[in-house]
Amino acid sequence: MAFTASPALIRNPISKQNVVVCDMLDNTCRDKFSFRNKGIYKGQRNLQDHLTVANAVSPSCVIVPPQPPEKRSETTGDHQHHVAWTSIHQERWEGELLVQGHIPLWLKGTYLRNGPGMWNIGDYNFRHLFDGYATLVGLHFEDGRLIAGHRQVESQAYQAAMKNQKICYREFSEVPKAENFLAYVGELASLFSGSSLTDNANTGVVKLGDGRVVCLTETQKGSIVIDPDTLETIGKFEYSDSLGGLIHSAHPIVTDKEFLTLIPDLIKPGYMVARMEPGSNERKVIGRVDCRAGTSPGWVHSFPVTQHYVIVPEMPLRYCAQNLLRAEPTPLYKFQWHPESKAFMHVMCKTSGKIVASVNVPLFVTFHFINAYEEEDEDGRVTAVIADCCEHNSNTDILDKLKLQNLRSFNGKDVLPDARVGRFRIPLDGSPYGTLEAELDPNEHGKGMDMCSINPNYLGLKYRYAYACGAQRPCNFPNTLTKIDLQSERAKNWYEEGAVPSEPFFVPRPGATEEDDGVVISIISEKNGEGYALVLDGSTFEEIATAKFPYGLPYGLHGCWVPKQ
Ligand SMILES: CC1=C(/C=C/C(C)=C/C=C/C(C)=C/C=C/C=C(C)/C=C/C=O)C(C)(C)CCC1
Ligand SMILES: [Fe+2]
Repeated sequence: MAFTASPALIRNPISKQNVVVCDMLDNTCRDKFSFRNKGIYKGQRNLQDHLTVANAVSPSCVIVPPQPPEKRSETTGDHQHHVAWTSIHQERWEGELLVQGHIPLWLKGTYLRNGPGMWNIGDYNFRHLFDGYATLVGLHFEDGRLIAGHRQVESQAYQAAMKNQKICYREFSEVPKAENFLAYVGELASLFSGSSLTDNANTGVVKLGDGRVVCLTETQKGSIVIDPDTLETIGKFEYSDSLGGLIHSAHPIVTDKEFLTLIPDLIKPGYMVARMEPGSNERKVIGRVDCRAGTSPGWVHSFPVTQHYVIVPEMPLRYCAQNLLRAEPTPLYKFQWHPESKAFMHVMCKTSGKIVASVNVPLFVTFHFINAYEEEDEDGRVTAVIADCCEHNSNTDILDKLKLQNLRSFNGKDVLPDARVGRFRIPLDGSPYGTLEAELDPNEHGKGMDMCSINPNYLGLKYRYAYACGAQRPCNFPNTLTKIDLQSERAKNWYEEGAVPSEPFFVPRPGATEEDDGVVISIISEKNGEGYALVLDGSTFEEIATAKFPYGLPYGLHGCWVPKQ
C-alpha cells in the first residue's frame, strides 16, 4: 500500500486526529481498510444510521473519527460503562494513528483482532460478553507507521438483526423470542437442523496456509472469510466435506501446512479430529475419540498439539442438549458441570489416528490451551506429553463473571475468580492417570490467567515463554499483560490503572534466534473511554510504541498476524 497516494491523509483540526479521505471512484481507495460502495461515514451513531447512510449514493467516501468520548459509553440512567464493555458506536472506521515511540521497521503486516463488539440491538441489551456481534479490528504496520481500522463482520445473524431490529439466531446466551407456540415448535426443528444457530463469527480470526483469512466461532456455519486489507466480509467458508456436526472447536490449530480441528459428536459422545490442507475446503478425518464418561462430550473451545500428537481434552464441563434447546439461559448456558463424570486427556497420533494415551486427570476448567510438547528420556524416546492451559481451578464461575452486567458494575471489590497456568503431564507408558499442577506460583500473575499467546514458531515444541492477561487485584476482569517465564517460574507484568488490555499477541522478529525476540501487540481500552494500540518488546516487556485511536474500542478476544508478502 502506498501511504502517500489516495486515500489522502488529513489531520482533523477539531479532533486532532488523522482521518482518511478518499474518492470512492478511485481504485487506490481499495487499499488497506478502504471502503467500497458505501456512502459517507461521519459521526455515525448507530447501525440504523449506517443502513440509511450506506444506502445513500455519494460520490465520495469520507471516513472521519466520530465525536470524542462522552459519547463512548453506553449509559443506563446516569451510569457509564467502561468502553471495553460498550458497543462499538459506528460500523466502521479507518485512519492513520499517530505513533508515540518507535515501531520496529521489521514489523510489516497486519494484526487482526476479532471479538464481540456490539451487544445491543436498539434498546435491547444482550446479557453475555460472548453474545456480541463480531467486530474486527485491523492494525496495519509498515515503515514504522500504523493504519488502523475496524469493521463489523457481516454474518447472516448480524445482517438479520440489523434488518429486523431483533435477534434472529441463537447466540451464546440469547435466543430469538418465538412469537407463538407453533413458531416455537418450528424453531426446535430448526435447532436440530442447525439453521437457527448463529453464524456470528465473533471469537477469533485465523490466516490459513493458502492466505485466506477466516473469522470463527463455535458453529461450523460461523466460518466467514474476510479481506484482511479492507476488513470486508467476503462470504461463508463452506466446508466441502460431509463430516457433519454443527459445532467445532473455536480454535483450530492453523499453520502454513495444515488446519486441525475438533468436532464434538453430541449423539455418540466423542470427538472427531480432522485435518484440512491449505487451498482445500475439505476436512479429512484423522481419527475419533470416544468419551470415557458422561452422556455428552466436554466443551472443547480449544485444544493443543505436539509435533506428533493431537491432544483431546475431555472436560467435565459438558455440552448439554437440553440447555441448547432452552429459551432462557441456564447458569452454565449451553453446558453442564459434571464432576462425577471425571476428566480425561486423550492423545491421538497425528498420522495414524490411533489413541496412544487416554488418562484420567484432576477436574479442570479451561477455555484456552497455551501449548504442548513431547517430553523425552535420555535416549530420545517420548515418555510423556506436557500440555499447558489457562486453568480456572476447576471452577466454572468465570462464565458468570463474563455477564455484561457483572463486567459493567465493578465497584472496587475483588471478584475475578482465580486462575493459573495448569500443566498436564500425560504419561505415554500406559499408566491410567495424568497429573495437573500449577506450573508457577499464580501470585506471579495476580492469580488471573487467560487469553494467551506464544511464539508461533514454538507451537508443539518445548517452549519457555507465554504471554497472557493476568490480574492486579482488586479487579473483576484480567487487567494486566503478563509475560510468563516457565523456566524461571517468574512473570513480568504490564499494568495501567483502570485499563482493560486484550490478549497480548506475540509476533516474532523474522530471523530471530531467541524465543522472545519479537513484539507483543495488545489493544487497550482505557477507563476514560479512550483507547490505544500498544506494542511491547517481547524480551524486556517494556512499551516501545503506543498509538491512540480516535475513540476507545470494545474488548476483543483473539487475533492473528498477516505478514506483508
Ligand atoms: C457453545 C455453543 C455456541 C456458542 C459458543 C460461543 C460463542 C463460545 C464462545 C466462547 C468464548 C469466546 C470463550 C472465551 C473465554 C474467555 C475467557 C474464559 C476469558 C477469561 C478471562 O479471564 C452456540 C454457537 C451459540 C450454540 C451452540 C453451542
Ligand atoms: Fe478463545
